[in-house]
Amino acid sequence: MSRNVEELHAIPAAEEVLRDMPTEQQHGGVGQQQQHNGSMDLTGAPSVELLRSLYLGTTNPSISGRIGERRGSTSITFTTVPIEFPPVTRLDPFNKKRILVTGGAGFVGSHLVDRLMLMGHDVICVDNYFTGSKTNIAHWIGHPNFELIRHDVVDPIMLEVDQVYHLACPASPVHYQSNPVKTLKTGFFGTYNMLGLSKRVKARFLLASTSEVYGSPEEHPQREGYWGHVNCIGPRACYDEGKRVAEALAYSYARQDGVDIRVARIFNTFGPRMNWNDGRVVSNFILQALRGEDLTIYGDGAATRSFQYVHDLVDGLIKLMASDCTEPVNLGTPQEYTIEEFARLSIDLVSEVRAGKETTKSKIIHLPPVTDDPPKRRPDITRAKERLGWEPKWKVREGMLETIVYFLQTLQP
Ligand SMILES: O=C(O)[C@H]1O[C@H](OP(=O)(O)OP(=O)(O)OC[C@H]2O[C@@H](n3ccc(=O)[nH]c3=O)[C@H](O)[C@@H]2O)[C@H](O)[C@@H](O)[C@@H]1O
Repeated sequence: MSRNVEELHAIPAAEEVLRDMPTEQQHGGVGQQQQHNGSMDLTGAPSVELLRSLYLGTTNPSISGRIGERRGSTSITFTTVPIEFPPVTRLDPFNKKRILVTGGAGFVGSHLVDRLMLMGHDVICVDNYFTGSKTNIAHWIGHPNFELIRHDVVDPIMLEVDQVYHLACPASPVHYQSNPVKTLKTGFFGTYNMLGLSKRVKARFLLASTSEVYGSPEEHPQREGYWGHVNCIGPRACYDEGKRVAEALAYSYARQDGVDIRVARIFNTFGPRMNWNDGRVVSNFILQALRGEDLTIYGDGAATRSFQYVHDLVDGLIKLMASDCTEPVNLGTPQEYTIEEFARLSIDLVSEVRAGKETTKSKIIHLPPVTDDPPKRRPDITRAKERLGWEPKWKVREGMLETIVYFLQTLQP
């Protein structure tokens, strides 16, 4: 029988688990620069602790004061009067950009918003809240550099900005398959509208594309030069083909109208602020292990994925936007796990977080395979290394521990 959330109280406080987690000294700062003033360096690369305070709210009294106490209480309180906003870099007017992030209230988008805000830019967050949530960016509401607009990118919008990070689109198979026509409309019309906006105001445009453009790959690992192997009539086609047409649109606008484009092909990414009902393997396995439920592997568990932690991805997106690289760039972690290995790792890490309390009773069970599930996926990141000077810094284990702590906080009343 599954457990309810009250039983999760028997788990060490997040602070205890976080004590052993990486610091900026180990990571050289999330933005890979060394920190000097304890929270941010001169280029705006924030410390891990500062970022952590934005999604593990209880570690920072000023933030937890805004979003309410999450642990040990049955209520959550919000205030429109901030005690204090997180500190942002003071940028001179020549370096301060107006940046639009579509899907900015989503999992990846909200981490990107955090980073751009901390760097001192003006950020406009556009989201229709289909899979995003206002709570992901609640800590910025009211900040003079921040604007939040409820809008669906399928419809046009007029904004004046210098850069556009176009992330808006459901990314989990469960969500994007729940309304495939809408997913295709988002892929085409959403990208078309944001490219039109970029053309009108001469903004640099970055498309969040996906490893799914490679489909069920016949080349392994996947290089950007590989054209892919996609079933255009299968259940995943709405997303895969939606992103492929989005790329085609981006390159057509670049050729025809000179729009300054960047294209990131994002491989499996995980971290805090994933939806608890996301349906992707990381959140499923963590939640199942925390609740003592069996971990559900679709198929025989031999499929492989490479998992990157969200802070690494955000570093890559910001570096790509700042670069002169107009070719598509893979952003992902080359370390590959079978889903079976990843299930065992998830059980071990949840047990580690619960150390001294109770080991999870979860076992691994196999369910029927999913149609068109790619059997293997691993990025070749040579181009990102050479052109952006980027490679992932976070180990899967470190990111998983932090994500487990996040889910504990989210589930606890
Ligand atoms: O996480 C992501 O960023 C990616 O998630 C999905 O791609 P997919 O690799 O299918 O992601 P998952 O749903 O997490 O599945 C990974 C593997 O685990 C398996 N799985 C998933 C969930 C589960 O409970 N059990 C399980 O065995 C899936 O069948 C698949 O083989 C999206 O389609 C991608 O666009 C997105 O980039």
